[in-house]
Amino acid sequence: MSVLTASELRREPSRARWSIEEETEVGILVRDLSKHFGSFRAVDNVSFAVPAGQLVALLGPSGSGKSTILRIIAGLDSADGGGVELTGEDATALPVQRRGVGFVFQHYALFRHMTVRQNIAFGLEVQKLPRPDVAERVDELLELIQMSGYAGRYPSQLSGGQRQRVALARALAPRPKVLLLDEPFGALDARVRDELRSWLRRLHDEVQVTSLFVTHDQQEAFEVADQVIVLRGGRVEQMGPPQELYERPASPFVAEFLGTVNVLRDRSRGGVAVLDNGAVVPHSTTEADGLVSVYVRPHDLDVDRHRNGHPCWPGKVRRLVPLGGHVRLEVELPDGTDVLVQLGRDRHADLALVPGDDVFVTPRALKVFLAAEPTASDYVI
Ligand SMILES: Nc1ncnc2c1ncn2[C@@H]1O[C@H](COP(=O)(O)OP(=O)(O)OP(=O)(O)O)[C@@H](O)[C@H]1O
Repeated sequence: MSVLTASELRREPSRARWSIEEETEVGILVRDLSKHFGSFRAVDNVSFAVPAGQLVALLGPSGSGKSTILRIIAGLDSADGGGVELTGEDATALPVQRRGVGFVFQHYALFRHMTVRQNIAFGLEVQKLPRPDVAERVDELLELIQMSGYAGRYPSQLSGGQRQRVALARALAPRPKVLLLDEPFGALDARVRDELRSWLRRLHDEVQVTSLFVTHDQQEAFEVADQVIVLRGGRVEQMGPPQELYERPASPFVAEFLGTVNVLRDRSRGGVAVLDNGAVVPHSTTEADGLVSVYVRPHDLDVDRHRNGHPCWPGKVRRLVPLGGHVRLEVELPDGTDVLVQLGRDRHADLALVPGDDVFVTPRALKVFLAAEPTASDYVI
């Protein structure tokens, strides 16, 4: 499975579907989708494919176009250009009720005057299924969401997390071709969110319906999804399995959006990232003659009291913050830049550092981007 970079996608949007293997069945295919609100381009030539049976996250900051894309796939909004295929069929012109999509939205409330059972049965009754079949399917779903004892309750008698579980059962009841989830846990508190994430992942493994999950929370996307599509300003910035995006971000935006990262600007020139006692030459930027930025995750840095033979930066410990399983170290480099280092508890105990100590910071892995262009090259020490 290959990961497409933002520039590859911009050059050849049709290649988006090849981010999955060619023989893979496609659950959702979005092709060259565009949407304007007045002169504002909310969705700009977006293409991607969700393999059948996978759970894929659409991840991006507020306003990046996530909900608009989801609404267009659902048929709740129309695109200015491009198309949508659902399980191989062109759905671009189909009305919402004929698309076979189930959706769960953050504020897509349950029917207040209906019990849990009636809410889940709603879509099946619209389809005019025989009563015994409806009852059987509702029981099956109540069991799936582990709420068999709650069938007679009204939404006001449920917690927020339970309501969203019922909303999911209601969406799944008519056996949709695809499931669309728009920040379904957005209104819940952090602990319940956490529980529901792992619950949703387990549930998805069981029902395996092709699902697209909108979130602005990187942690949520990584915990839940098989693949992640990162959006920025209405465009796809990068897509691929979470670990690949994390380890090989295609642009500074992706690197910064996917977790804490130290950015050391202007420390390198002409494609040569210069460390204190060694020069690193990133292979794909050697031709370039310009400024680059070095990106290093806190857990990819180590510190030592002495030079250890590896390329390193000298620095001074400013602060130590114990964070349970690890310690966050703030180290000031000679030019005044602060870097964050994540140290394991044992390593921290060995070093016994205190603020003011002189240290040497060694990157185990780093990423170099040309300052002007999102071209990346890996360098692992
Ligand atoms: N009906 C509308 N009329 C005008 N502008 C709109 C409309 N719907 C969305 N937009 C704009 O389009 C852009 C994308 O909106 P969208 O809701 O898709 O973003 P999002 O990534 O889902 O954001 P959030 O995480 O905040 O929900 C935003 O700038 C938004 O203001």
